[in-house]
Amino acid sequence: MTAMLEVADLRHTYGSGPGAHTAVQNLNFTIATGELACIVGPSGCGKSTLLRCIAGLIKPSAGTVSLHGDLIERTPEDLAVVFQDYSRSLFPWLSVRGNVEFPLRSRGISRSERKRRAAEALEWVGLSGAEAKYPWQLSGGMQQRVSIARALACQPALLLMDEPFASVDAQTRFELEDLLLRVRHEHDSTVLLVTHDIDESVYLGDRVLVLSKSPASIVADLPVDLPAQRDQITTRESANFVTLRGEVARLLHNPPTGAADPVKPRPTAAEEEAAAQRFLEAERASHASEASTN
Ligand SMILES: Nc1ncnc2c1ncn2[C@@H]1O[C@H](COP(=O)(O)OP(=O)(O)OP(=O)(O)O)[C@@H](O)[C@H]1O
Repeated sequence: MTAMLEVADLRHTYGSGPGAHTAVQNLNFTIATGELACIVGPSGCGKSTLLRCIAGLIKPSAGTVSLHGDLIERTPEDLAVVFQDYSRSLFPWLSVRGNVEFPLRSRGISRSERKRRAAEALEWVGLSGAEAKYPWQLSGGMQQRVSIARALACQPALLLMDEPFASVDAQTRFELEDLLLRVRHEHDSTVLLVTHDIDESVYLGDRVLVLSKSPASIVADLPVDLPAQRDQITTRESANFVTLRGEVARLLHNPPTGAADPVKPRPTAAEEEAAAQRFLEAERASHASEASTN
């Protein structure tokens, strides 16, 4: 597979002087054409900053991002982004079809072609009957399907997704995860998805990149050794899935310290498993409290 995206020695610092804050540093990775890579990291570690640099929305302080060999300096036309907050990313005064067609307008695409592409993308996400509705007439999950259709209608070489399913209920989240897997297989899409949900990163990814706390750098790049066809129940129950999620949880909770701490005794397998369980429980509790305050 050829590299679609290359991130080299990326660093981004917000502000300057004593108040400066380095959000990401020493980031190096590539994403191959047709790959679905998930980035998982602790809250506030710099995941969105990384995506914004890749999308050309902010200029990194150092390093480069290239899409099929071309340096990204502004948002490339063949890159689309799906954000977490669908309610703010859709225009309430435009119909579902109008929202999906919107980014195509500035690309010189004819009216009939815009209409055709919007109808096709809405069919892919199961919303053919909702073209004339307005976002506020739809459920949260349906609104996020519209956002996904809008991104797909642009026929992006690379689809960036920033916590795309974090604002919907658990059942809808599972449905949207499976929708993404179906669509990416049908269209050989290349996807980079950021999440703070360990299980989601393993369920969706061909690869999971684990980030450290801020300033984020990559602590592990794990291939996901699961069959391409995933299933919400059997995949999550499989031994490989359980092992991988434990590994990601351990890396997040107890990242390798490298040469800086060479004498630290390695915890036993039982201690590591207990630490991973505590981390998963704390993460679930924090999601439950986030959900109850939303
Ligand atoms: N515009 C900004 N100016 C200054 N600091 C910023 C700015 N945006 C983000 N930061 C800081 O950079 C760090 C990384 O933020 P970022 O939003 O990239 O993290 P994140 O991993 O996406 O967070 P979350 O998991 O909460 O979505 C945080 O400490 C944040 O406070």
